[in-house]
Amino acid sequence: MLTLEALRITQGDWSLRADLTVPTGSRTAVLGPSGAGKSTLLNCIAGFLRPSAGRVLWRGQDLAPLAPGERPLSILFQDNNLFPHLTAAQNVGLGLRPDLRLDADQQAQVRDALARTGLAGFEARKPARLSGGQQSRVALARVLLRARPLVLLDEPFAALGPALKTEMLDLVAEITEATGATLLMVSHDPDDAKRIADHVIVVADGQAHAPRPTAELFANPPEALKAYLGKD
Ligand SMILES: Nc1ncnc2c1ncn2[C@@H]1O[C@H](COP(=O)(O)OP(=O)(O)OP(=O)(O)O)[C@@H](O)[C@H]1O
Repeated sequence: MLTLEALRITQGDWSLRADLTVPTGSRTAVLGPSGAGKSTLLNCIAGFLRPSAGRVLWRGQDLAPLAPGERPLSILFQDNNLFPHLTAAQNVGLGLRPDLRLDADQQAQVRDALARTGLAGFEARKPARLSGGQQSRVALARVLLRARPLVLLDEPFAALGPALKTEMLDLVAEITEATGATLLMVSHDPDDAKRIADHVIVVADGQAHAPRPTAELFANPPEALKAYLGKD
């Protein structure tokens, strides 16, 4: 369970509050208008940004003392998830050992993760020789291999076409289900939430609201979401 306890994030005269709990194993979408603070919230959970007040707790443990790499999570951004000078296998292998000194067993795990994301045979390719969808798969293979209990996605598929994006979302659902991970996924697209999220956090008006079941939220959207969806 991820708990944001009386959290406050401040950047200049802008600030965001959050006081909520994300259930373990849930797939939660983070929706809200541009500039509302969705990315900032994820960056704070990941440890790239310190809160000005409150705490981020994972299973009751305060994450504040842990550097980003020590936190029990993986994060994917829209860009720059892969190192261009490394092969697909090396990019995935980084999830196990940053110095890439993998033993035979670990190399087999890398191959297995690539195979599970449909990339068997692509181990030696560098990102420039992979399509956008294949690059996303490499990044997801690394998430799969790291098997961290919390996965944070900040619109990693925004640049992909609709069919490919749907395929990636389904792969994310499959991977989080296989590893039992809790997912927090920032998106601009309500359909992404409807496709794979069981809960939605609405970020608007300086606040990240407590997660609500997806179907219930869209059946009866709060004012902030109505404005965002462009409905009456
Ligand atoms: N260094 C900074 N100083 C002051 N304000 C900042 C700084 N960095 C970001 N902000 C503000 O923080 C707010 C939240 O930005 P953030 O990128 O988290 O929003 P978002 O909801 O992810 O937006 P988008 O959907 O457009 O990506 C914005 O209003 C932005 O102007």
